[in-house]
Amino acid sequence: MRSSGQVSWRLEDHPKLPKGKTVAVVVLDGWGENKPDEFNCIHVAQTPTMDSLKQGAPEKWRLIRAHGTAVGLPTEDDMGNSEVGHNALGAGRIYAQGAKLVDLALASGKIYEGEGFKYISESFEKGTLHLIGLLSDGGVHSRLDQLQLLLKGASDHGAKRIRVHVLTDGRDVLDGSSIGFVETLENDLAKLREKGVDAQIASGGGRMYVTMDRYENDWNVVKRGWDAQVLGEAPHKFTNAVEAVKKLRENANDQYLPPFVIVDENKKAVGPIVDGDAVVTFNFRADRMVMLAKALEYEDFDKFDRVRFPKIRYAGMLQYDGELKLPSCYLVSPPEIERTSGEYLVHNGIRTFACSETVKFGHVTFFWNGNRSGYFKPEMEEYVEIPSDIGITFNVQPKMKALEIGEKARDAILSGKFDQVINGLGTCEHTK
Ligand SMILES: O=C(O)[C@@H](CO)OP(=O)(O)O
Repeated sequence: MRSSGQVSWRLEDHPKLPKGKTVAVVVLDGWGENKPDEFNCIHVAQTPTMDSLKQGAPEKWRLIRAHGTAVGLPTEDDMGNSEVGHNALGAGRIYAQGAKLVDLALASGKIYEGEGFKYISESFEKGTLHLIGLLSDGGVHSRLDQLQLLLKGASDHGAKRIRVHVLTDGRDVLDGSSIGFVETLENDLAKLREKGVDAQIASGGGRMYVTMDRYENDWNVVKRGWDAQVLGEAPHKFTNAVEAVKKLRENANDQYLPPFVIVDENKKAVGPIVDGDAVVTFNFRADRMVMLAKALEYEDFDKFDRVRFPKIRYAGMLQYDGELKLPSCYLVSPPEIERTSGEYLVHNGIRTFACSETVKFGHVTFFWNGNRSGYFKPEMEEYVEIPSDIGITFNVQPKMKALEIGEKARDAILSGKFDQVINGLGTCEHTK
């Protein structure tokens, strides 16, 4: 709501909802309504609490769309995910999301005219361009077709030596699909080589074990990636990435492949990141790139021993954290999500409590507040993070921290100190 160029933060009273009662917002990641058949695990499961809520007040039961254009994704076929869902719920409005903004920038060629691309292209003459990101067509964190366009565009704009550091998926797409994605990428890189570009895959690993941790749950994950991508060191060495993925899949699924590096005939890593190189993290989604962005960008950094901190030109596909302005260079401007519900509430004296466990914590704070870390007004908000389990995969422990989060929410409601209590539960997502 704006008046004469200025934002008016005033909220009108709700016509029906009584004042003075606490509102509970419970986000069930992975819960949804779909065709009621035997393949629908939510339909098949015993769900007494949800059933009683639905049957207890059918006139108040509403369904909301959490995928496709309803949450700012490019097409109706795009599946929803936590970033876009929490962004849309927290803002109460639909914004064109990262995936779409990158599509537009690539289609129009504007990506190559921006400051971010100009900055990295200064390294093309003497250095290598490294592209690091999730290799799949899942469309949640990144998309293969965007990487393909970027590879072509970068070489057309002068990149002579390119190294790709792949993270295999198997979470937003079928397990085992990584082999096909790596084969596709290898074909693209072979075509670039025919055109005289020295282009190769340099390293890899599974997204959940290498690089793509989030909310600082486990820095070892980022360190494993750093060692392979920057230092060119990993426990597994191969001369060919397809062979690497096939071999490592014998003992792990796509999400958890151990790190590997590609070496030449002299067993030397083909693509460590060194002084003078350019690096682009090509994921558009923020949460699982912020930690690597910190390691690549921050001079002062104590989360793990980087051994070397190369002087590089680094750009994110997008800026991942609007508050930290991280990374400072990026290829595409992120959606400017402003005037989120949290900001309105603090302006109206409404107190919020938000709680989740580490791996979902930023969903109900950072994503909810429009990809901003921190509080709007600390005296009116309390954010509680319950440490997630480390070293155990959630399919083995799907209840995650649901009980602890529930207890905190109960205490917050009973304390009478809050008007809104937001909780994020990841449990349903991991029972899939
Ligand atoms: O784990 C994640 O990163 C995504 C799936 O890629 O899940 P969610 O959107 O629920 O966070």
